[in-house]
Amino acid sequence: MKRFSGRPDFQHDETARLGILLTNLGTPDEPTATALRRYLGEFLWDPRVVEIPRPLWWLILNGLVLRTRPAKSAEAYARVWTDRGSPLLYHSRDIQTALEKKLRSRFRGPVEVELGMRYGNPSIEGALESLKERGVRRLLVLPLYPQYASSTTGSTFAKITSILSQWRWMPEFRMVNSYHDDAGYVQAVANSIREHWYRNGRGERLLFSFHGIPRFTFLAGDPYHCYCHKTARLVAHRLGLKDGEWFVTFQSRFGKAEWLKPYTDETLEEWGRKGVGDIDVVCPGFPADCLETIDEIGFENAELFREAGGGQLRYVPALNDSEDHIHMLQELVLRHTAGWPEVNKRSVEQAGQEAEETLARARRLGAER
Ligand SMILES: C=CC1=C(C)c2cc3[nH]c(cc4nc(cc5[nH]c(cc1n2)c(C)c5CCC(=O)O)C(CCC(=O)O)=C4C)c(C)c3C=C
Ligand SMILES: [Fe+2]
Ligand SMILES: [Fe+2]
Repeated sequence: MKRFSGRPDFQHDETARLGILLTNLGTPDEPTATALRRYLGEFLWDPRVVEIPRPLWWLILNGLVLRTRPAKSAEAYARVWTDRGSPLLYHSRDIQTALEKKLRSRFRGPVEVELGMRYGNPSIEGALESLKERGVRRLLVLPLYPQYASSTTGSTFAKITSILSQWRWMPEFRMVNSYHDDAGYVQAVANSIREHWYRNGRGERLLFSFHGIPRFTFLAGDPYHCYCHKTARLVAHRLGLKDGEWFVTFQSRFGKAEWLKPYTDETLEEWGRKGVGDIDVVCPGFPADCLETIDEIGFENAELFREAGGGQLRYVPALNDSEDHIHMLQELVLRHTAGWPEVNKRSVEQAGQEAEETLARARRLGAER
């Protein structure tokens, strides 16, 4: 723990604020091999991400992986890089900005929303420090992972608690564990698919593609596989889909071990060979578009499918900073901060205005259908 350095480690309660820490995986600072070596070095050294005993993994990681992968990955990142930098980062920032605006108009007490990345920048340490400086005494951590996995949500919890455990005055602290079956989230994903169909026409099949995890971690009790299936089932049900109209696969394998099956790429090749026409692909495990959706699904797998004989692969964009997404996140925050004094001190006028907004939303959605 830090010793006294001339500046006390606390704020008075009269100025106490509610803080929301949004977290995401993280992304390199630049699409270069050097930046990727740094990013992948931190990411892949996390014992919750690669569960190979340390001395052996150190040799493989430094002797092999970090010599070859950074350059290859940098090429992929360069394909998706924009003026605003990495898509994962700027979409996460947009979500942060929109959610803060929404929560500030909803709560009467002050609320601060920060963004921290599990690996790379902006760091979780920096985000927590910044919230502390602004007087946050009650903290809700909301990882942008709808489906809990040990390698993502679990690792975020480990990081945050290890930092907070060094603080003299820890904030009151809660963390969202998983929202894979949250009604608002399911509805937001279903709406985004409907909107996509409305704009682009409807494909022969709808594929739900989730990021994979090693199969042995599922066998050891990680709920991720079941949570992905539950999300897909609830969304398909909401869309009124029948068996044979929707499928679940897992993408983004890493390393030599077996991962969750069926694999997205193998499935698409098989569908292509069988002459399946146009299809829609949605990735509800990614609330923000990133390398794995834009490049892996939108470019690589679309090409794979076409070259195998399939039709067009049409990717349904992530929820990003869409109104439905921000609304759903706000409701999630409200539920998980229930009972905290900064929350829900709404005036009658505010409540009335919100009711009108909800009605307008419902009308708009109704009109779109
Ligand atoms: C959606 C949840 C995610 C899970 C579960 C997950 C597990 C997991 N990932 C790796 C290895 C890599 N993932 C990479 C990129 C990446 N992964 C996720 C999300 C999950 N990963 C996202 C959002 C991204 C994109 C980041 C971006 O900057 O856009 C990469 C880096 C890219 C590359 O070099 O291919 C690696 C490596 C493992 C080993 C793992 C579970 C054990
Ligand atoms: Fe990943
Ligand atoms: Fe990938």
